[in-house]
Amino acid sequence: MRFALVGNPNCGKTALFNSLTGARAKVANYAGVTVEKRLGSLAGLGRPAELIDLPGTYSLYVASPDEQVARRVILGEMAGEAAPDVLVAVVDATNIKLGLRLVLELQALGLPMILALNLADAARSCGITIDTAALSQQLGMPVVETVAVRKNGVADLQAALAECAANAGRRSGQLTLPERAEAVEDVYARIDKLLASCVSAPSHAPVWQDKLDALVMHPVLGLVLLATILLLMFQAVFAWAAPVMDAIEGSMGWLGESAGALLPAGILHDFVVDGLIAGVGGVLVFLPQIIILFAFILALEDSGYLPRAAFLLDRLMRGVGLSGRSFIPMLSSFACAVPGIMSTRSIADPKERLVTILTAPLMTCSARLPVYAVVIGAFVPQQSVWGVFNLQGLTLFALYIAGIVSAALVAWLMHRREAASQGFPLLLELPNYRWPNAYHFLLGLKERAWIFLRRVGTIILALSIVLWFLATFPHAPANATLPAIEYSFAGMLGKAMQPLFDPLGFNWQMCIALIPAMAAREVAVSALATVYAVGGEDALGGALAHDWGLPVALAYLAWFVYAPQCLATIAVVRRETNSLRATIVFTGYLFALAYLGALLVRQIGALWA
Ligand SMILES: Nc1nc2c(ncn2[C@@H]2O[C@H](COP(=O)(O)OP(=O)(O)OP(=O)(O)O)[C@@H](O)[C@H]2O)c(=O)[nH]1
Ligand SMILES: [Mg+2]
Repeated sequence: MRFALVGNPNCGKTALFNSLTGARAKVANYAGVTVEKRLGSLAGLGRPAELIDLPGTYSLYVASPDEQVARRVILGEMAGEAAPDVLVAVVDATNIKLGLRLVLELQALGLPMILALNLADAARSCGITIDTAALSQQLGMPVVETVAVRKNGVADLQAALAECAANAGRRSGQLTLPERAEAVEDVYARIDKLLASCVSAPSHAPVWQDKLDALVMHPVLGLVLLATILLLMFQAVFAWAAPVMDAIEGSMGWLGESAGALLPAGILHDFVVDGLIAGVGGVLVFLPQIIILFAFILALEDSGYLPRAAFLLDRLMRGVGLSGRSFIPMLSSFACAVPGIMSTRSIADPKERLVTILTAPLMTCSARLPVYAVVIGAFVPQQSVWGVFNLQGLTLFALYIAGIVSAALVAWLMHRREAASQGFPLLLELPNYRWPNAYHFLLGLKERAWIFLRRVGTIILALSIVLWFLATFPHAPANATLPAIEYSFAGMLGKAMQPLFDPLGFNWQMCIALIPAMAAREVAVSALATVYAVGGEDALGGALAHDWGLPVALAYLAWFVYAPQCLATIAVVRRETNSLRATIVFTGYLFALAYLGALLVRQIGALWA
């Protein structure tokens, strides 16, 4: 049997899905988190059953790509898939009126339905009371209250599903969406009547939320607040992480030494100490910074602040041909461009969506953080500015800003070329403010830490091994005068690339590091550690400071701000745009920008110095 969760955006479908199936799909407090359908299996119903989580939708008569996914699954239009057997309509109990409109549309399809009034805890604390028995009777379907994020909060729903599984039959084939039978006003009149008899609610939302909104969305103070939050975030990344990073680095050093002492001198010794431990440890040490970054992102995601920031930036973004709708994809790209690009599916306007896809990867993803951190650590003194900021945090902030400003400029240029239609005003539902749920917050952090560790254990480990081999073989001849690496494959490769990068001031060591960074940017750090034959972040910093000079270091940073150094992103651009031309334009313009940006920085820096 197939059950499908259907409802408005942000009503807690995915939270319900997670607690019913034990999955860990992404949940956050803004509309448009889920953009693809997801399947899970439902246990304890007495027969095999499957639950489908869908993107949120306001209506079946709709346009944006993620809403179309929902509609096509509900109607059974997906290839090889029948319509679901039962619809579980999810309604935000603090906003029943909006939710019921979709429920009535769904009801016209004639499938068996269950209504879950989710966020029942939030409704209660707003003083909303709902007569579920009366509502159930008037709608002619089971109605249960749920609190998706609380233990046992879905027990009633589970029972209703089991009862439905015992009675409802399996169906096959497609459904057809009936013509819209009523005018919207008539639908709302019907809903108002329904609500009058079943729901009592205080006439006003809590006042403190309005007061907070007046500050958060104030055209000037709101921007100041946003800038402060971001600055604080980057400060924290540097300031708070340092002690833990030192501890990790210390233990990696200890590990290297103990392993080194155990193994006899020779090729195996070098492989384990310089290849494995130094390569992996060089990236692992950034775990605390990544966790702090995500702590901020997760807390913001769950607070309800993000859509307000989107609203605040809408005017500014319109200036460059985007809108507040692009804000969430852009913001997700700070973690990783891949989910960021996927979340553009909630943008209905195809031109705006394309421009967002092509510019979102300019947002600084977390894989760039280690590269930035090493170079900043080597070249920027740890000095306080005006007593509050530290210069390293400010530099990191500036790099993030460079990405954002560049994205704005590029979007503006593309917009002029493509003449994006400016038809739709931004309609965005502002969710209630909510304290991040501690359990989910910690779970989310654990998840992110795990993703990073898995990356370290797989792709980064593999690249480190390959790199070590390239840097070790062939051995230097007996009468060698230069360091051994200069005779290796890696040395040859770096020297072959170097003429191309000479105008940017990159030496052959820097060129080598660019290659594995195509698969995972972080590996640039361990690659540099390998070619400079040093272990540990501090030692690497020392080597770079000795060898590069400030203009070249800044040029290298500029390269990493722009270069599309990530095959996964290029692949997802190809998939989401479904256009080879767009993918080539994407890759080409970013490499061009990277080259020009680094060239400019280097040349200006050289004049200065
Ligand atoms: N207090 C409370 N919060 C909830 C409940 N259900 C969900 N939430 C929170 O509501 C927000 C939205 O939850 P999601 O599960 O992402 O909502 P969704 O319907 O899947 O949203 P989209 O995928 O964007 O359509 C998150 O911040 C959840 O933590 C609930 O019953 N009580
Ligand atoms: Mg969801």
